[in-house]
Amino acid sequence: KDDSSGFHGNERDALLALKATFNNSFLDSNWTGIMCYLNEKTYWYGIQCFNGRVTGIILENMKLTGEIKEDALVNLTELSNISLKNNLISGKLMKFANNPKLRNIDLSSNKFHGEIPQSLLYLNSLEALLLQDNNLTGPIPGFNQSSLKSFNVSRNNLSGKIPETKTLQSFGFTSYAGNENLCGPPTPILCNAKNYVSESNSENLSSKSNGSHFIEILVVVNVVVLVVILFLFIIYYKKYKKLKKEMKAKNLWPKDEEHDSTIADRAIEKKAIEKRTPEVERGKLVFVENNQPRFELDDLLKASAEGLGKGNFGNCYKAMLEIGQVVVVKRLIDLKPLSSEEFVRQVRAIANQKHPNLLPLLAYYYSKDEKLFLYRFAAHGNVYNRLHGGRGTRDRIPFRWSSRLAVARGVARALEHLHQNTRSQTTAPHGNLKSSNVLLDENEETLISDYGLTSLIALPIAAQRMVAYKTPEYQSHKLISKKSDVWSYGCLLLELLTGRIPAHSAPPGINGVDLCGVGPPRGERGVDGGDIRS
Ligand SMILES: Nc1ncnc2c1ncn2[C@@H]1O[C@H](COP(=O)(O)OP(=O)(O)OP(=O)(O)O)[C@@H](O)[C@H]1O
Repeated sequence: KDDSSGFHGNERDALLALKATFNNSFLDSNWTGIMCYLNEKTYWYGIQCFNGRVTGIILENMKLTGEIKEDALVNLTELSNISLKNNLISGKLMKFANNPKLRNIDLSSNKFHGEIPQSLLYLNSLEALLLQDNNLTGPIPGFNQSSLKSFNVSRNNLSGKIPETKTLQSFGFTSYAGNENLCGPPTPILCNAKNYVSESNSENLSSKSNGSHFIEILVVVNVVVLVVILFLFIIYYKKYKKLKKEMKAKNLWPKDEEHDSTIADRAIEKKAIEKRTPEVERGKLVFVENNQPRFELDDLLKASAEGLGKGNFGNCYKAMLEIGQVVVVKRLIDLKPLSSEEFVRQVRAIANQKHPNLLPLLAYYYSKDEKLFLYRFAAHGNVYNRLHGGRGTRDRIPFRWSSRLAVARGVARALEHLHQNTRSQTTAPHGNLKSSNVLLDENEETLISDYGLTSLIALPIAAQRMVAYKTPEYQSHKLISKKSDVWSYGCLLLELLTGRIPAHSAPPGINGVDLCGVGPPRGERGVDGGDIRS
């Protein structure tokens, strides 16, 4: 079924089998067509591809159910990331013998049962294995991959002695906590006959009895040592009390207030350190817009959310907070590898751009695994939908010339502001100007969004997906400048004037026309048919 021309049928079948398992209406409607073809971007939610091969499955927090098959991943031989965390998936853990490139596995917070498969021991690139909060049983296999940097099997029903490999011993107790029958370091539980025998179930009976004999001796020795330590401690404490009494009598013992003041000093010092530590490092929402209600990440997680759509750089959600505020949350993916300081510097530059026609950034969140932007919600949606939505149906809202002109004026003003406030000649201050990034608020005011992302997005991704990289200058000379935005603005004007969809900024699955002279049309004609250049 594999086709060397770039489409891998058996990988698609594997994903379709997963889709059937999860029986999730969103995936049912989203996972259709070809999941990845050569180097084209995939539109299957949560699927990552490279060279037409599936390299990642990221389906988190989706309430997915169903019993996953053990051989679910055998045909996905290029898989390097899988995260199904925080769902309700059951079944045994999958066999990983055919996935030698796996680097990150996160199956935490599900209902997986059975043993941790030995096939995981042969994944030589494995960096993260997160299996916490499941119903896994049996012993922990002897992981010894030096690549493994993140490991968690806490809150399962695992049993037996934790193998004494360098890798497993390098993780702290929290990686193992909540498994009553695990023993040995780094847990504080000594292995006794009960839990040790349960680990060595597979060994033969005679070695079992020898082993338990040895352990009985070990337990006795440990108990004796503990009793001796306790005895010594009692003696020490009695002597300490006696000395304290004598010194107090001679006025040599420091006053209790001094002791209290050191505690108070430490509390003050801790607060001062907290103040000095930037909020990004403490995993908090950082508000960049004054004059608006503050809330915490927890409030955001509790808010009811509605997907607005999948953009080129992550998904957008509308979140309705309990305090009544509505915000848009954009999850950013495919970012440049920036340090937290660089990220904050770039975000501050974006936030400092203030203009009535720019959608304001309200807040951001930065952590190692998650970067979020919070924006004001624009109630009347985007200009792409106003121009092209519901065409030929009764649902179409007419988009009057006066409104189109107001949009053209608003975008021009916002763009002028961005350009005047950007010194660099080799960047496009907006970078991704297109009708889906022009929004209308509840008063039909024009607000442009997604400006300044060129400074954050990794270049190869930006070059594939951003409008500034579709310009004739970039195609011929790999040049980006303020003029790239001017070209994008010209295309937007043509789109407003003709009602045609430009091919270079058409959303996934829609064929546009070559409205701006960048080359032959990408596919079929525009929604109205015909070639605008003629
Ligand atoms: N603040 C907002 N208010 C209302 N709708 C929004 C807001 N921000 C984004 N949207 C809508 O959410 C959807 C997804 O937006 P997003 O910016 O992620 O993708 P896009 O604009 O389609 O593509 P790109 O990622 O290239 O900008 C779009 O329909 C967009 O118009």
